[in-house]
Amino acid sequence: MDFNSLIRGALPALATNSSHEANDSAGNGFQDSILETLTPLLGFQFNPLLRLCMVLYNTFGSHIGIDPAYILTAVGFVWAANKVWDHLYMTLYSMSRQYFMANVQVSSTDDIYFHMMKWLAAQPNLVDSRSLAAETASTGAWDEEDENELQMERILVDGADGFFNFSTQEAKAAPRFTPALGVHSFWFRGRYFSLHRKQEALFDAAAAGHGMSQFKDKEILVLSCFGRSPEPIKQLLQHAKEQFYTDHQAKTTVRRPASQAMRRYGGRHNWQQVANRPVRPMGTVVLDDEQKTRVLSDMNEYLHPASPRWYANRGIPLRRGYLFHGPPGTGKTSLSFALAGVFGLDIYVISLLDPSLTEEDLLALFTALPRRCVVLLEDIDTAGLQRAQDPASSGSSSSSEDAEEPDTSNGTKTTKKPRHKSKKDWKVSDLARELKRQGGSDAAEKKGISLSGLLNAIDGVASHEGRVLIMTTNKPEALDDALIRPGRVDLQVAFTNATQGQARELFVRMYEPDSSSTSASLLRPAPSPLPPLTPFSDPPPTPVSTASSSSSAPTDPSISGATEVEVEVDDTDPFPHTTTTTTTTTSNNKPIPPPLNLNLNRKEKMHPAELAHIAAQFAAKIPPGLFSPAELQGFLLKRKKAPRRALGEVGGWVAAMVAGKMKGGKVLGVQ
Ligand SMILES: Nc1ncnc2c1ncn2[C@@H]1O[C@H](COP(=O)(O)OP(=O)(O)OP(=O)(O)O)[C@@H](O)[C@H]1O
Repeated sequence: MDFNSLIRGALPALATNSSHEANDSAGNGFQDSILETLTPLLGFQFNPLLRLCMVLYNTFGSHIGIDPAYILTAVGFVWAANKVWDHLYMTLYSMSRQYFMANVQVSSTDDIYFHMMKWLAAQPNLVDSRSLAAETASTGAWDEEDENELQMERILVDGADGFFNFSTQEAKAAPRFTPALGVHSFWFRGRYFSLHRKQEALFDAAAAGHGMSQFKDKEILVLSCFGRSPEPIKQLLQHAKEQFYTDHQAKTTVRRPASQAMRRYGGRHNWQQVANRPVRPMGTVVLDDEQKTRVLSDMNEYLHPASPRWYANRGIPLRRGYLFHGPPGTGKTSLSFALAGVFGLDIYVISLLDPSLTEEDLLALFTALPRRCVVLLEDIDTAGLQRAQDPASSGSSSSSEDAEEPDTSNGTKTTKKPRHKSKKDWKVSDLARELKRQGGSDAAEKKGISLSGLLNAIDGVASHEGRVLIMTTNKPEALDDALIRPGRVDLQVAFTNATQGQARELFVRMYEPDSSSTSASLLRPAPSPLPPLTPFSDPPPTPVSTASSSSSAPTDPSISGATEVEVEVDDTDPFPHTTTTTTTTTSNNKPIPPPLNLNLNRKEKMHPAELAHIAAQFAAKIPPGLFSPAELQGFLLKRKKAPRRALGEVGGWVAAMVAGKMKGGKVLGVQ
């Protein structure tokens, strides 16, 4: 269809007919001429439709007394004026932005983008704008929740207090709204800002090799303000960043190596945040005071702002390594987190067992660390780090395998002389063994990290300086000497199973008043137990009292004068060792399950002095050095609000656990 001929044909007809069309009672001449013009263009099948339009056109025109052509012309004019205004506005906007405004671009590949988006999402005037993008807001385990609302969701069981039910939580979580793609404006500190959010497709050549899409979307925020100085925008970005990290000092951010696909982009893409948890107060880690003070002051000295110069002047690499060793569940990881909390550092956790991790990756990960941070290599003994093997020696080991093949023909185990088999002598079992051996060595190669690879990453010439490295292990004797030589490990901290003093301290910590019930105190950073910093001074002469480890004191100074503790009182039996369940049966002998114990016990206040007394009694029943703090914590957690019950049941628990440990069984007979 030729649009020009349509215009040329239809408009003259409209013009000639419109003047007398209102008087044309039949209107046939006008309609016919329109139809004659349009039918060849549109086709005969549209004739009935055209006739209908003509009738409506005439009826509408005669009804309002205005020629509809004028209305159409007016609508067209408004539309064109709008288009011209849009164009003019964009031209003026881009000209004013270019000549009269300062601009700052923020790319979505940078952290500032996330700071800015979080700030924008909290601006009421922007969130009330008409053009928004909705996003699912993710919540972490430590984000605040409305406790009252959760209480409403409790399911009643047998008409009594019930279980929490979170099935509707996801549905109730409000989405997050941010300004949509396009141009927006807002005011900040009395100044007008313009925000242009736009999207660009980036060609990613490296992605092609990994079978991924070659294009990826990248967003750009262009922030503008009037004036030739970008200073107000810098202040805005700084403000957004500060807002983003408002509660950061009360949180410890945990990062792990990003996925292999992300690591390709290098730099900060090597690491991904996996958690942002409240700081672990140092007082919650039950450890010998002297050890705690030693590691705290050592790390404090190392992290002193004057340290880099001091180390550089003496040609010493700016690195500090710690080895935390001891049985499982004795607080090695806990202390690492508490230390990160005290110094406000992020934790970077690397698992050397990650099969996707190569030595080059490890090097890149260490290179991408921030200036100050804690790197945690957990259970380093299980990583199977080996010195690179001499191929000759590995070959000899396989021949020695042959050599040690027992000769059982005469019933005695003698060692045969080494014998080289020709290929003809090979049996199926030999082949299987050989394949297994090759498979095993392949697997070892794939696992990727050798001891030299790790040493190179942690203190090779290209490795990062400034970090604190903490390695934890259950078996220090299994570690290679090279890994723990001074310079790589500067301080060793031994962890042991709980002493009676530590058992008492754990007990008190479990039942002391919950100061963290208010979120403010939960988020308060742990006070550093160190005295004011003196650079490169000797360690403080007197150990700082972070927690008392003495078991003889009948009362705990940390809780004297504290508010009373709310504890549960089991009315039926003050010290029940086992839970007796009476089984009721129905008429058809089907057992009716016993009613659930949903913490319906009566609550009462306990004086701190009494709690301290019970704690001392509890500790006296714990054999020193037999149970890890984690085991004791597990026992107490099951009697979370019932210290008297814990005291009553601990004797039976200790006896059952000792018997279990002697048998070496893994299944607990008592909990
Ligand atoms: N010394 C301690 N003080 C306070 N809590 C402790 C202590 N030791 C262990 N716990 C508790 O036991 C649990 C396990 O502790 P953690 O992970 O720190 O032990 P670990 O020594 O690192 O264990 P593993 O060697 O198995 O990694 C944690 O919940 C922690 O709170």
